[in-house]
Amino acid sequence: MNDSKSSNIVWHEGTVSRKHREMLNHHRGFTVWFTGLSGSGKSTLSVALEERLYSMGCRTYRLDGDNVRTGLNRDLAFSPEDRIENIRRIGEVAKLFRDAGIINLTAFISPYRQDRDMARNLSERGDDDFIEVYVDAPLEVCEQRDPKGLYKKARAGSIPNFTGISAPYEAPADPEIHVRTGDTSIADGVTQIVRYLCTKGYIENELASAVDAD
Ligand SMILES: Nc1ncnc2c1ncn2[C@@H]1O[C@H](COP(=O)(O)OS(=O)(=O)O)[C@@H](OP(=O)(O)O)[C@H]1O
Ligand SMILES: Nc1ncnc2c1ncn2[C@@H]1O[C@H](COP(=O)(O)OP(=O)(O)O)[C@@H](O)[C@H]1O
Repeated sequence: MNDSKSSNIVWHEGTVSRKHREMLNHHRGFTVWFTGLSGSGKSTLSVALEERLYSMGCRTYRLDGDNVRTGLNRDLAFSPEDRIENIRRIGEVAKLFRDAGIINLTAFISPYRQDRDMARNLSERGDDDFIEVYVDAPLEVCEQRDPKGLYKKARAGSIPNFTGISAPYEAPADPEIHVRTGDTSIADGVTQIVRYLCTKGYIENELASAVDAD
């Protein structure tokens, strides 16, 4: 079935390449993939990181679970099949943003290891342009934060398949970055990620230090 769907499709190469776009942007296109329980701090950290990167002159775009589920993925709910499809689509969108030379920050629970690996494996440059950030806070901490009141509803039984309560979360075995948000401040979490990006050459050290000095 899939074969017949794709057999008449021929890739059309352009003349302006990812490298050209990256040269114009003065940085590479890459994905920072945040994963973690609801309330662990994915959205908070991705917003704060985007602010930092923007102030350094980087071109960024943030994809957030709640937001994308009101548009592109509004047909999907929270069954295992729908979550797999959710992450498959986001993996593909992240790939397009990399090709556009843009730093994209994705904030999805992305509870299944296999799906996160699938998103990573879509990357043309292998591990070089996909940075997995495990936003790690114990369930008790997330539940205490409960920024949207969802844990309370899930405990009361009004949200089925709620991650951490009635649906699984598979923690990353070997993420590039592990931020323990139960023990660190938001600012320290962002600094940890920016340091990683500088050390590994994703962004220029000088840009980051100029902003630090402000
Ligand atoms: N059943 C259930 N389980 C988990 N989360 C739920 C559920 N129902 C609604 N929500 C809200 O949807 C946000 C998670 O969407 P994601 O697209 O990130 O989920 S997933 O990656 O497909 O698992 C999640 O956002 P975050 O709290 O930012 O993680 C919730 O606001
Ligand atoms: N170190 C931290 N990093 C991120 N968020 C934190 C931290 N400490 C406390 N918080 C709070 O935890 C909550 C996390 O919510 P949110 O970012 O929406 O999580 P998620 O996107 O993972 O569901 C916010 O209210 C945020 O202010």
